[in-house]
Amino acid sequence: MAQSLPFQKDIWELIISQLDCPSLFNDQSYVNGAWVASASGRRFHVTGWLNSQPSEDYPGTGENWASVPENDASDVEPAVQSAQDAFLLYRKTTPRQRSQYLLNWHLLLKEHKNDIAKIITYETGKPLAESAGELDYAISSTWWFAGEADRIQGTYFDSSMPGKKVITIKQPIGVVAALVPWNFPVAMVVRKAAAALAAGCTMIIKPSPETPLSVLSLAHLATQAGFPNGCLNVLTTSLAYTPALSEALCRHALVKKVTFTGSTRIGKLIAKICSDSLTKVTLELGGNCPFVIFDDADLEQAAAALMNLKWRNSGQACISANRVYVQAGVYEKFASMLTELTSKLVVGHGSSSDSTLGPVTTPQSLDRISEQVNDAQIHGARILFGGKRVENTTGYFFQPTIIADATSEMRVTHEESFAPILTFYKFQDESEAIKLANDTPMGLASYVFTKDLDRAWRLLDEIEAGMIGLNTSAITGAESPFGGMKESGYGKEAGKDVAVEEYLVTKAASVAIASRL
Ligand SMILES: O=CCCC(=O)O
Repeated sequence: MAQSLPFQKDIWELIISQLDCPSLFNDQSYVNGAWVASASGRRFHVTGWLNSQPSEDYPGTGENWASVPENDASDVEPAVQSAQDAFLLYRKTTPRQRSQYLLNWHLLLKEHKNDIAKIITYETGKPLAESAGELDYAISSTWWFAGEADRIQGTYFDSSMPGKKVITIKQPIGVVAALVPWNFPVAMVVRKAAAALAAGCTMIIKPSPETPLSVLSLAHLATQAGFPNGCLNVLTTSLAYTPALSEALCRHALVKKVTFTGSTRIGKLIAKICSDSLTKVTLELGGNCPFVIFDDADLEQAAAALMNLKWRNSGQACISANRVYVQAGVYEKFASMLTELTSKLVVGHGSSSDSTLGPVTTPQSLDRISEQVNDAQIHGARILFGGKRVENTTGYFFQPTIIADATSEMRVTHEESFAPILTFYKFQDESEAIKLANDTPMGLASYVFTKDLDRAWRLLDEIEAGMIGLNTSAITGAESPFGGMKESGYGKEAGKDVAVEEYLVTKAASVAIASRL
């Protein structure tokens, strides 16, 4: 018997009333094309993540406003079985058919962009314009992988041995488990799911406890797009049951691939669990990304790029700039340019059209940010802007914060802040910049601003990161392989061939050809 939890009915009704298509808002898990409760009937609150400033116009007061099933390990078997049954049929569809489903899904996501964006904003607090941008980002993946589905090809070539040919056959790997984060709940799911579905795989998504509702809306639209039942399933659960449910998915014998986006700490745990059965894994992990500005850079260009990158989703992006290294000659000037631009940001809840910087999504983040800022001050940093929680609010707002004169002793240097904190470091020359930028176990993204062509080429060689922005911070796109090196993980999402390859197995067949004589 499904449990019903008290929630803010007025908030729920208000949200539903704001959607053009209220049926997008569902509060059950999605298995085999049906809305289902957890076997235990337990549910958990989607709560406290509305991050609002109390206001008459705006509903979010951190109250419970929805609940969804709290699945546990016992809910894994039926979901995996349905994904496996679907896989046995779906793997036989033609590439053109899969491409068509993806295009249909693309069009539906586009049509419902505003509604899904609203749900994301209510879940995370990010400004509506950013949520809409996330939808644009997500549908660049459906578009791209619709094309990729059509172009999965094996090869044929002569063997090194006489009288032999070799062919390679590409096949979908099987059922995929996707463990996804709350910071870009829709874009991260669609990037993974579109690649897997293009390859002919089926998927079970475990959304983050903060953002189940936006993910559920995607599954609903996938079925409308024509994907057969069981191709895309969503098992929701709470923070408390996330480890057990995730482990059961990773250990299930029919789950042939796990794709995870999240912290390095959890990524390592997943890799360990999957190593028992040698299940294939893609890991998109933490960043701690450097942003390096040389004396010869176009400072206006660098400042605009840094503003876009750093304050996007209140700094809660794995590719955000964590450590900003500025060459001594332009250090003070660049820091003042950024301070001036940052002072124009409007902090507020995402549902207000004036807001340009939203809250952080979890209360734990607030504690971490305050500790990092205090620690930096204790070690001699200057706070050029912000530095504190926003007062008189029930939401999780932190002032956009600029820290100058940071050093390697400070926590902000070694911990990914995942928060609206911008930290400046001074460097003298190119070799020092390279050393500092690479002085981290992480290797996700790096950004370099210089107009010296030779230096640019040297840095592309020397910087240890899976993605590099040269005179730009806009480094992501469905056509560009996304993924890190070092402890930022392995495997690629997006990009030609490489992303779909994560969901394929390659079989090689050697063929002996008898001579006619
Ligand atoms: O937070 C990680 C993903 C961010 C992005 O794809 O731009």
